[in-house]
Amino acid sequence: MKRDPVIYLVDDDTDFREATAELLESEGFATRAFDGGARMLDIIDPEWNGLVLCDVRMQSMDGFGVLKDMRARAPKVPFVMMTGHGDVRMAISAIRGGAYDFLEKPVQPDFLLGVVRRALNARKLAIENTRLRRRVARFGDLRSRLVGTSPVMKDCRKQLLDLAPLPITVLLHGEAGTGKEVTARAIHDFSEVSGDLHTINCANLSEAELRQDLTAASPDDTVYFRALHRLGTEAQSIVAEFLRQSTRARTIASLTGDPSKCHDAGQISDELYYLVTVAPIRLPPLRERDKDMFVLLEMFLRDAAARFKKPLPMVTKEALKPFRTYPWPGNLRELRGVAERMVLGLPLGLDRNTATATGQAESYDASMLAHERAILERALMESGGQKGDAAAILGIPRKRLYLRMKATGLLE
Ligand SMILES: Nc1ncnc2c1ncn2[C@@H]1O[C@H](COP(=O)(O)OP(=O)(O)OP(=O)(O)O)[C@@H](O)[C@H]1O
Repeated sequence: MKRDPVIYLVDDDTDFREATAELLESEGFATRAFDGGARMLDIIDPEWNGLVLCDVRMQSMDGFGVLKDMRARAPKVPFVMMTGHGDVRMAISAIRGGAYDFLEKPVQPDFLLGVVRRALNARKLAIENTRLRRRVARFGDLRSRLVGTSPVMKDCRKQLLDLAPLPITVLLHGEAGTGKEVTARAIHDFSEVSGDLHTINCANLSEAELRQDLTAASPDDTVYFRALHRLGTEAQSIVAEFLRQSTRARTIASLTGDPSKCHDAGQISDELYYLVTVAPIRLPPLRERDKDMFVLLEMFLRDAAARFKKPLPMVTKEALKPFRTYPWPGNLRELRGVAERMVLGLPLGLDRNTATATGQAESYDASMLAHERAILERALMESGGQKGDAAAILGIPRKRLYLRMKATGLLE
């Protein structure tokens, strides 16, 4: 099998070129020879792990010209100059021009091989270093996007980094509000595909709408099927067909809940189930994330305070007690909402949600009040806590807003 070259040898002296290439090949260095610099410069790749050995005096572009061009195209690739007419001044200007080394012809084979080995090793180390630095930088970035130091979150980030470079379909599953969407975006960004994240919201999407959405995605996009289980049977077979024929670098799907339960309950067809469960990542519910909850709370509080231009509220240990026992059915999304209410000075509503979260039936009146309260809260959030503006959003007099806030428990 032909190996990829690790040395480009540029010299217009045929005898020297052939003899040197033979020596390098016999020592195991795959070599590609060029009789001038232009063709080599055309194909040089800045990420290449090899080196260039180049003569100074050549008919066409001389070695210094090639070196200058190389610095612009592939500045990190080691460049070793050779000449039969060497002098100290020439050697100094080669090194100043960015050459790795300067050799005088005739070069002793052992000396040449020593320089080649050192330059290739230096190149290998530099590439490994860059990769490592990139990885560390990305990992830091990932930690600020998928916040949390609990073992489950660390595991999530690790799975994400392992899967991101692979050309497969990743399935994100977990309860509502656990971060499937932010994770999909992170996978897309870390997989370095050139297109955008094209989200197809599958909830109640008709077949025609689905086809339209699929056609709208460009071939370089990552297609993200959000809430795949909410597609009808026919539409699911369209997605299955799409996945079977796809040559995309990356596809992502999400399901709310457990994939095998969705499958058993008939929410997802056999065919689609087996296509999308190759590389699953489970987003853990908030209650499994230990102390992450408080780190996230602080982050959401700071974010809400900045958005609503309000001071950061004082949070006592006592106030946080119910946070530990509350089941958080809406997970991080719900925690974000609670943080917003804390900033706006509204009641947190943790007791109110416990009943529904634990599955106990609510009375008609209680449900209606909860519904009304949610509407009032949304308007208050939109208005940044300004009651006059909230009343205007709802199209009711300010007085009525106060009365309804009292009736629904939003005001003492
Ligand atoms: N690990 C995390 N770190 C910081 N913020 C997060 C994290 N996970 C989720 N969030 C935030 O929580 C909220 C809900 O996340 P997201 O919309 O990604 O959830 P989801 O699982 O896709 O929801 P759904 O089930 O409705 O599709 C968003 O505001 C998101 O920015």
